[in-house]
Amino acid sequence: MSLFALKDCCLTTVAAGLCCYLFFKRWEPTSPRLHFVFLVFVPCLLDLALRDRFSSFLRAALFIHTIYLSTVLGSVALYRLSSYHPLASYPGPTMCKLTKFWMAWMSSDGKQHLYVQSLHNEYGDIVRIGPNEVSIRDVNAINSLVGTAGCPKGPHWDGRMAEQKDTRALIGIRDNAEHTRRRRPWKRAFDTTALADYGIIMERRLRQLLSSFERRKQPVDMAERLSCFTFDFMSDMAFGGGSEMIRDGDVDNTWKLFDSGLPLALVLSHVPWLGQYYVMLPRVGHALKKFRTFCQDRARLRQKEGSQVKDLFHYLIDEAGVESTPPTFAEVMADGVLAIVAGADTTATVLSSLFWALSTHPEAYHQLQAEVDRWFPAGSDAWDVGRQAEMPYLNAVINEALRLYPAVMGGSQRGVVDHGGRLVGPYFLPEGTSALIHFYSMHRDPRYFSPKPDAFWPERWLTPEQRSALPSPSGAKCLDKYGYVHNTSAFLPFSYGPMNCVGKRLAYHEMRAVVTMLVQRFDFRLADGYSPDTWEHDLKDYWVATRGELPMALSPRESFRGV
Ligand code: HEM
Repeated sequence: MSLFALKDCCLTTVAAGLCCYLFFKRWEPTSPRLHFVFLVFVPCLLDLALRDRFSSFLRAALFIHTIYLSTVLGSVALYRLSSYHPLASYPGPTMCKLTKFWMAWMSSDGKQHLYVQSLHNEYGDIVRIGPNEVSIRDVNAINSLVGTAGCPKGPHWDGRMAEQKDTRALIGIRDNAEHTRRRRPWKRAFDTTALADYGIIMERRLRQLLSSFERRKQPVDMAERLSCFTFDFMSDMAFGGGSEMIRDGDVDNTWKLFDSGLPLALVLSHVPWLGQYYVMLPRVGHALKKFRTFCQDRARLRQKEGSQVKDLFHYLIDEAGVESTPPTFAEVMADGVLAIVAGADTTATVLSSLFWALSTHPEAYHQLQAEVDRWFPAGSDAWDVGRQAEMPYLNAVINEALRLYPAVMGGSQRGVVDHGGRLVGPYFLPEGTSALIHFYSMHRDPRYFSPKPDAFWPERWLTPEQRSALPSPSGAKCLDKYGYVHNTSAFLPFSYGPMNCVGKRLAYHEMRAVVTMLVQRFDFRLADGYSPDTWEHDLKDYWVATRGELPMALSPRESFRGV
């Protein structure tokens, strides 16, 4: 081929590649069909059109495909790294600026929370963690990003929920108006009256959990037991029962199946367009489908048989008929599954971390035990959610566990949709940017919580009066002597604003009840041979945190022996 012909071919292919790049930049198509057209069909057409300039078809294909795809990828890379990119002024690692596959790769070991925290420590309060995404560690940005007039949910849900094509669960709804409509029954389901009704369901499951501990002579895996409890409780709430994990254990491997899908869900949330390909794979989401079928059967049964108590299902399906547009069965199903996924796993993780922290901080454990004994003396019934809400040390322990080990460590992504962009605190974010407040980094930032931001120290949540009233206020004394920082605006384990965790109040009720009743009745410690560092090592951030085993030895306290 002459030099002229080669140049000619090159220019034509580069021009076609540039057109493809501009199309992708402007429209950002996620459809596999369009991907096929622009990344496979067009270069093949070029092969055919220009093949007579090459000695063989194979040479033509190799040459044209290489130039075409290099042009597309090179243009993308150059633009993302250039000073013309709208996020060019925000710092971050080059690989993060280039592609979201980098974050997917860096997060695959479950240590995303530590990686993003290290980026904040290196680059500051705003870091570019993707070509069009930033992570923020600054209280001033919270309100404008996730507050009342904040941004809608971000595109990571498109990947995470790719298989929910027609009806999405509440948490992944990106349209603000639709989100508000779908959240209405949830809000009613967690108001004060409704919460009071759930006491019967919770108490039954909690007593069942306690008696399962009484029967065991060997160390128990506390994380597994708590998961079974939260799962059974949320199944009762969402579908009127159907799960007996406290009694039988996780015989169907539901947790393991679920947790095994989380790393892939994380990749899909980093690269949402991959979701379109993922759903085309055979046997994809098998575990989830199995779980959905279980929920569907339960929901039908619950609907047919009704219930003596007003559970979550009662509100989700609008049994009282208060909604002008009643929810569809598909919506109720999607939200029922969400209730179990969002409500069980999260609470179990925080509770397990809390018991681990108490076991490794004997002083805090003794303070809590002393408080529980004061409020509920030996032999008395500690089932009193009203009084538990007033116990200062109990609430301090729960908040401290939520601060250090939030079940959603990475924050909840939002998408900037305002034409012309928006000011998020002191940062200008252009339209099309995704942003999150990184909870884990904020919760451990010494500007918001100090001294010892990384230490489990419940005393920081008490007022000076409450601290001095502690039976042994040793560690707490230095807080009041040397001063401390405790900025609760930077405490966001349940997120913030109109799309925050709608189950927050239920979660607190549940955590208070479990901790009080367990501490009242049992002495517990880490099982022999279990290294305390294992817990943090096994804690993984796959958007919702997953946990390892927590072997603990429990023995009934003196006053409860034989009760
Ligand atoms: C310690 C326990 C829990 C933690 C740390 C937690 C945390 C969170 C977080 C961070 C979000 C994301 C909010 C956002 O996008 O801004 C969320 C959403 C949600 N949580 Fe929880 N959660 C917990 C327990 C529960 C419980 C018990 C339920 C009861 C069913 C629940 C139901 C939900 C629902 C339905 C959403 C979606 C809210 C929406 O998009 O409007 N969560 N949760």
